[in-house]
This record gives sequence, C-alpha cells and structure tokens, in this order.
Amino acid sequence: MSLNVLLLDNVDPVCAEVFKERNIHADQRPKIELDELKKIIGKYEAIVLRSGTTVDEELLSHAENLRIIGRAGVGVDNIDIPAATSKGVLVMNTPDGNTISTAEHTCGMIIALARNIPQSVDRVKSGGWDRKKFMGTEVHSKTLGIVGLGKIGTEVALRMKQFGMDLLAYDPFTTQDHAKEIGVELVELDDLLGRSDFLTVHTPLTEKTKNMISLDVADKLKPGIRLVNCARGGIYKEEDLVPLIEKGIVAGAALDVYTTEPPTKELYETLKNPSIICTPHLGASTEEAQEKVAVQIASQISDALENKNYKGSLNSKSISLLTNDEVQPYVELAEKLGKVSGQIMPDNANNFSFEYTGICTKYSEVLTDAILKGMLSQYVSESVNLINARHYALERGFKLSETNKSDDKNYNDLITIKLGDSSEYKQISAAVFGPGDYRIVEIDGFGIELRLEGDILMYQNLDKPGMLAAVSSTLAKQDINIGALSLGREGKGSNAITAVIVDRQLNNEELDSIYKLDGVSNVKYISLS
Ligand SMILES: NC(=O)c1ccc[n+]([C@@H]2O[C@H](COP(=O)([O-])OP(=O)(O)OC[C@H]3O[C@@H](n4cnc5c(N)ncnc54)[C@H](O)[C@@H]3O)[C@@H](O)[C@H]2O)c1
Ligand SMILES: O=C(O)[C@H](O)COP(=O)(O)O
Repeated sequence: MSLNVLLLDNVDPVCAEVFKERNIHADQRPKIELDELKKIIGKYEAIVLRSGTTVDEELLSHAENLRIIGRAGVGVDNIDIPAATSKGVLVMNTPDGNTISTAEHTCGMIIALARNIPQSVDRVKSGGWDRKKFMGTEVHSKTLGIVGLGKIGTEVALRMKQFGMDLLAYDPFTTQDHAKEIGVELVELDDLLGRSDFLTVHTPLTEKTKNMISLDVADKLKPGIRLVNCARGGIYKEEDLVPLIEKGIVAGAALDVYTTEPPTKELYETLKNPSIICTPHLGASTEEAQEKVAVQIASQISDALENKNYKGSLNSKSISLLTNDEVQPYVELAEKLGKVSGQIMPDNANNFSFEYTGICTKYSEVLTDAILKGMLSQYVSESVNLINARHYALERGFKLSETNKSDDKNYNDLITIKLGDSSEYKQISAAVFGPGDYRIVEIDGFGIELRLEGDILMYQNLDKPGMLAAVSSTLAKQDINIGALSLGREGKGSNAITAVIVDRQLNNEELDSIYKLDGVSNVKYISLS
C-alpha cells in the first residue's frame, strides 16, 4: 500500500527527500488555502507542519486517512491534540532540533535590545546618524532572569554567562542540581522579577504563564527591566507593554512571537513603539534548524507509519511502548482479553477493574489502553486504537480502576479483568504461555486453560455425567467440530464452567440449540477470529 504525506508551511525540502528514501510519497504545499487543504487532506496518512497551519477539529473531520500529525519544531499549540487523540491520530514533534537556533536568536535579541541595534540600523539606512539617541547598556554584570530552564532556557544561560551576566531562573519543574551545574541561581518568580535587568521566557504558553508580565505585576518588576520573548506570544500581555514602557518600568522589549501571527492591526500599532524591537517568529528559522527538524520529523513519521518506532509521540505514552519487546506479548494478551470481556459483559456495564501481576504491573497504563481497545472495538463505529481507546471509554462513562498485585499463587505475570457484580461472568484472568500463546487461566475462581483464539463457546453447567456429551452432540449435529476444550469446576457434582474452541463461527440458531440444553446456563459465544 502506498503511503502519502503532505508537507505544509515551508518545511525544508529535505523532508521530502527523507520520505522518498523510505518509499513514502510526499507532496509539498507550502502555501495552500484552508478550503483546498480540507479538500485534499483526506488523501494523506500524515501531515508535516510548522506554526503556520492550525489543525482543529473541523480540519480533522476531513482527514479520513490521517494517522500522524508531525510538527517540524517544538510548539504544538496550533494542533488540537484532544481532537486528534479522539480521532486516534498520533501527534509528534521534534523537541530539540531547533533549540540552538532559538537560543542564539534569543541571545541576539538580548544584545540587540541592549544596544538599540534594529532602531539604529533603521536610522542609518534612512540617512540619519543620532549616536546620542542610541546610547545603549552593557549586559556584563547585569542580571538575566530566565523563566523556564528547559532546553532553550539552558542554552541561553550558558551563552549569556559568557557575556558576564549573572543568571537567575524560575522553573518549578527543574532541579537545583541542574541549575547549579550551569551556574544559575534558582529562585522564586517574584524574587526573579525584582532582581532582573533582563528577563527572557522559555516556557510554553499555559494558564500559568499567560500574561505573566502585565500591568498587574508592575510593582514587582525591577525598574528599567528589558523583556525578551522568543517562546510564545501572550506570556507578556501585549496590550500592557506600551503602558509599562511609558511608565518607565520597562526599558524595552524584544519580541519574536505574538498572540496572533501575523499580528493584528492593533498589535502592529504596539510594535511601532521605538522601545520595542521585533522579529517575525524567526527563532527556529535557520538552515541548520530547519534541516534538522525536517529530517527528524520525516524519520519519526516514516518509522511510525511502518510501526517500527514512535519517537516524539505526544498524545500516547502507550504507543511509544509498542516497540518494546518485553511489553509486546502482554499488549496482545490484554487486547484479546479485552475482546473477550467486551463480548461477555452485560449491556451498559461501565465499572471495570483491571488487576496486574508481575511484569504487567510495569506496563499497566498501556495494558489498560490495550484492554479498552479490545473491549470497545466491537461497539464503537470509529476505529479504536491505543491512542483513542481511553478517550472513548471515558467519553462513554466507563469507570476504570487499576490495581497492581505483588503476586499470584499460580502465575507470575497475570492480567485480570473484573466486570462487576451484574455480569454473569464476573472476573476473567489470562497469561502469556509462549510466543503467540495466550490463555485464559481463570474465570470466576474456576481454574481453566483455554487458548485465546478463534471462536469460543463458553457456558456454565451442572457438574454431572452427560453434560459435555449433550453439548458436543448438539454441535456435531450442526456439523460444528470442537478444536479444544477446557473445564473448570468448584468440586465434584457442583457447578462447572466449560469453554470450547469451535472450528467455525456459530449463528444465532446454533447458539439457541445450546441455550436450550438442560443444565446449561450463561452461554456466551466469543469470536476472536
Ligand atoms: N521562537 C521560536 O521560533 C521558538 C523555537 C523553538 C521553541 N519555541 C518555544 O520556546 C519554548 C521553550 O521551548 P523548549 O524547547 O526550551 O521547551 P522545554 O520543554 O525544554 O522547556 C520548557 C521549560 O519551561 C518550564 N516551565 C513550564 N511551565 C512553567 C512555569 N509555569 N513557570 C516556569 N517554568 C515553566 C518547564 O519546566 C521546562 O523546563 C516553547 O514554548 C517553544 O514552543 C519557540
Ligand atoms: O515551536 C517551535 O518550534 C517554534 O516556535 C518554531 O516555529 P516555526 O517552525 O513555525 O518556525
């Protein structure tokens, strides 16, 4: 089957070359109107984009064959990840391909801001001179406050240290050890705002970082602070920048990113302020960064389309585990057990517990996703996969609980699904016996051993002579051969569970003939074929 990928937003042409080497067809459409994109997106298994294309629910509704959205870069705020997840579309990015370029751009902006470089260039080019007007400030011995000491924040710190700056950082998710290693003092945000001569932000735009700098925090800022934003528009409240400058609190701002790109008319007015310098989202726009992210995303997408590797996936931890040989058999076991459960659970059941033992405890999250995929595959019309299974389950009101058990008396590595008290079969356990050999080992406390394959007839019966004969002769009369069977019972003469692998699918009439047999109850037919 030929795979098609659509490259949007001036993704570097090397991206198409990598896809070609992997025998994947890539169409490059750097400038495409949204209406046309909606018309053609259905053809593609993957798209690659930068910050210029917005992928929302509406666009996704046209993307029938889409399996992967690849961001050639870091920020995925232009992609509706929950909508992609519910559609089972993998979202991936290239987290470090443009780190150096963006850090260098940030350092350039810090110096340009300190020395009024863009404004003075403009003046000279328009035939002026004005040396006095463009008096600058040294960065040496000044304090640089860094909010977000991740990949870019760290590279900025290392570079600006060489300029002789004192470094402070605020990042609640980094460690003292990391800060110490790179010579940065980790402080609280208010402390940082009050001590910084320059402030640079390197976080995503979140509820916490949105409007981090605005008139509301004017009192906390060191007077004369200079602000740099090469992360995401909106971390500094754009409409407050000019008032902060006019009040003499902020000496200048350098912006590479904006809440709306390109900026709105009002925002363009703000950017005209002589103390504000700006670039059009150029942080990652270097030949090197673009080549790196283009090669990285093309390789990641190719690997994922070939189910080899899911590096860089953002919306499914489960999927990234799929190439792990240790977990693979248990994922298959979990999905098969989920399929069985989906076929024996009562209508409207919604309370499920999953119990993991041994090695399965290490992978409980992906195993739960696999169980849910198996359970839901027969009920939801949309195609369920490991990415969206949990989403569908929660959307349908499933209440899920996971328990890890230290050991089981019979099996080292076991998965048990509890289907609730209203279910005829309340609990079912299965284990891996060997490559491709997955078996149910217990149903409702009855020890049983049945391979999870083909067509299974399961029922409860009184433990008395002739029961099995009655079932097998009824099946034989209808030309249905028994391939394997397993019996479990409480004790002599009490209740028993029988599971039979039959050689073909049973129709309703054939099933009826088993329901009608005396002493047989709770008949279930399970198809794993
Ligand atoms: N201008 C550009 O062209 C360009 C290029 C690349 C990346 N970016 C943007 O730069 C930002 C940083 O990228 P990165 O690769 O360094 O990401 P990263 O994930 O490596 O670092 C982000 C850091 O922010 C910290 N953080 C998160 N929330 C925080 C909060 N509320 N307060 C303080 N710290 C917080 C995290 O702990 C993390 O250390 C992203 O928004 C990315 O989209 C912009
Ligand atoms: O998040 C990113 O990677 C940067 O903002 C770069 O965006 P771009 O690929 O549109 O230049």
